[in-house]
Amino acid sequence: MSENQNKIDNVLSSLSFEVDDQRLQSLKGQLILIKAGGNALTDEETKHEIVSQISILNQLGAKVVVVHGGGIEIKQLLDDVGVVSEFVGGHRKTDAKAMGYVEMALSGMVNKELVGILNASNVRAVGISGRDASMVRAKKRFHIVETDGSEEKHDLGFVGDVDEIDTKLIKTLVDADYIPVLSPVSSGKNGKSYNINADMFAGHMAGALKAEKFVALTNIDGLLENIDDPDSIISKLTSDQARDLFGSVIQGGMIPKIEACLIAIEKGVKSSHIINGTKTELLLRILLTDDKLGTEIKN
Ligand SMILES: Nc1ncnc2c1ncn2[C@@H]1O[C@H](COP(=O)(O)OP(=O)(O)O)[C@@H](O)[C@H]1O
Ligand SMILES: CC(=O)N[C@@H](CCC(=O)OP(=O)(O)O)C(=O)O
Repeated sequence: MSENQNKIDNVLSSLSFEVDDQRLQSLKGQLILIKAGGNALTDEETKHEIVSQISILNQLGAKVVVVHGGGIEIKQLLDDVGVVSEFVGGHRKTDAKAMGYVEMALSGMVNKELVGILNASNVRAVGISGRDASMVRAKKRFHIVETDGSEEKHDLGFVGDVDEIDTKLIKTLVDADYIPVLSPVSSGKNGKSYNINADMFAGHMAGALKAEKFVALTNIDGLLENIDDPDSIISKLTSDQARDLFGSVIQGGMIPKIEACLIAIEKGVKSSHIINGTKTELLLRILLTDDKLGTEIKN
């Protein structure tokens, strides 16, 4: 038996669940885009658990790209320096001063900490943001309010949407077995930084890379039919079924998350998943078993 096969067998025997062999075989070479949100990234234990699963995926031959958020860390930093920020339509209104701190928190603190932990766990992670190599071009996002057939445009400062993606740098890194760890801060045509919601950035990136799967890790078990009932999880739905739930079931932080899942699928990703990143081995289980865990959006 080869040394590599030995290593894989050791990894598999360390897992607490039975791996589906077919899924294991097809994982090799598959590109999986994982988005880790503020909530799933703040607890130290959870952070290390997620990193350990990413390291296992890497050893099993998957090509992993990580996009991180950091809403909680941004809030902490803004509070520390006394800058007030508000959310409008799910996006943080970001003036020039706040943008400096957003970039510091995302592309500095969160990105480098995650890269540090990953590199301490046997993988080779490279931390970059949408700004590097003009990877993601941002365009200014406005908050649009429709009233009686007319549209009002609200200025959100340096909040951006993904305009264009150049995947060359990511593909180069992935092909050389590096794990790219991406902060969603991106440059506009004017060269300035824009604050892009991490879910939306991740959904677009998964689509541009034609990832096999887009997995958003959060701190809730998935999309709930009734937010007050943890057992009301919607385990599987199509894009059309998901679209029908905006404005009723889908609220708050779930809005950009589901939008991101839909964008990814529209651009060719086979399935999008929302799972609870705080639960042990869940990321591996959705990739290596047929268990119905979290919410899967697939057409
Ligand atoms: N139908 C729903 N099912 C589950 N969560 C929902 C739903 N509607 C709104 N939410 C909210 O969305 C949150 C997840 O989004 P968010 O806090 O932005 O996640 P993250 O910071 O991990 O990216 C949940 O914690 C919950 O409060
Ligand atoms: C425009 C906008 O709202 N950007 C987000 C970027 C970080 C993010 O999305 O982090 P989570 O994934 O942890 O929520 C923000 O400023 O909070």
